Amino acid sequence: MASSTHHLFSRPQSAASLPRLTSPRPPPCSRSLKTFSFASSSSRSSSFVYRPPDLRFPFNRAKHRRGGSPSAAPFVAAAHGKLSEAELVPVPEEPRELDGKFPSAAGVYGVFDKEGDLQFIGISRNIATSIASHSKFVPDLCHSVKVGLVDEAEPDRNVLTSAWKSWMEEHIAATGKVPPGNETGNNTWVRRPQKKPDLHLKPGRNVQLNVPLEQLIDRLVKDKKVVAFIKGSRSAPLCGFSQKVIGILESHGVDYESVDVLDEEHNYGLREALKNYSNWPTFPQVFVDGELVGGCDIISSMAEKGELAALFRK
Ligand SMILES: N[C@@H](CCC(=O)N[C@@H](CS)C(=O)NCC(=O)O)C(=O)O
Ligand code: FES
Repeated sequence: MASSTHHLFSRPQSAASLPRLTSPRPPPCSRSLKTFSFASSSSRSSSFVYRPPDLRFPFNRAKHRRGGSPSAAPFVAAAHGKLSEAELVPVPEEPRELDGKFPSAAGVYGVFDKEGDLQFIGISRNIATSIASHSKFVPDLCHSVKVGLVDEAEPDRNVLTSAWKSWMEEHIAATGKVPPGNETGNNTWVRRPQKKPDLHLKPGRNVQLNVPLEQLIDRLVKDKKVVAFIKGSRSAPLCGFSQKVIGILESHGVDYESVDVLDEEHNYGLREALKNYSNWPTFPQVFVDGELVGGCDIISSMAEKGELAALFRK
């Protein structure tokens, strides 16, 4: 099967002669989340599906890490396998249909356009987030994707780079070409969208405001459609629960505000004031249209059921 990829135009090259193989430009990515459940994916794959013995999607990654048996599903990725043998999975046009389609796990992926031409090979610690970002920023080129997981929960960067390199070598050996998105100077796939800054309730710790914090919170959650009170900033969450919620909001492409409850400089007193305001003892806390929707567990479960996307559309 592997030899079929070395077709008429194949031009095998040594790694040393390949352009850019030693300086990969990975796509925007975020750290992988601890758990993610996968909705079943309908595959219109036309390629050979490589079925390694122990990596199948959808599966609960935390369960997998603990050695539990993943559930059987049609989407199967090589670990990290060969590019030619990974399943080609269509990218849904609707962002909400991306939920659970791709794994929130680390690995290498290749993005194909409508014509089936490979446009970009990337690596990511959270493939689901990277694909969501590509499909948002370059929807025309992001038609289907092949995924190869690395068989480690928190892989070293070298492990990811070597997975990327092997897919690049395979593609170049088969076609004689570097995927356009990986060519030097092509910033189409690696553009990092500017993250919105976190909101501050107060201008600074030493600034005394006569307005009670509860009133500032009330104003904020009623003025803004979606507000996430988190530990840390949206670009660097300081807790896995907050990180997971941020990942979910990002993957839904919703415009949201974030407020760091640990920022004593600008949000002094918020951590306790918010618990009183919402009558909810933990963080993260996500408000939509002025109402507390929930924390990490509730937001994750709503995302999996597609309820979150419905709420954001209202
Ligand atoms: N089950 C919770 C998990 C969140 C959680 O347990 N948060 C803790 C640890 S980050 C918390 O905020 N504790 C109160 C505090 O730190 O003030 C959820 O669904 O959001
Ligand atoms: S800060 Fe420790 S679990 Fe959130």
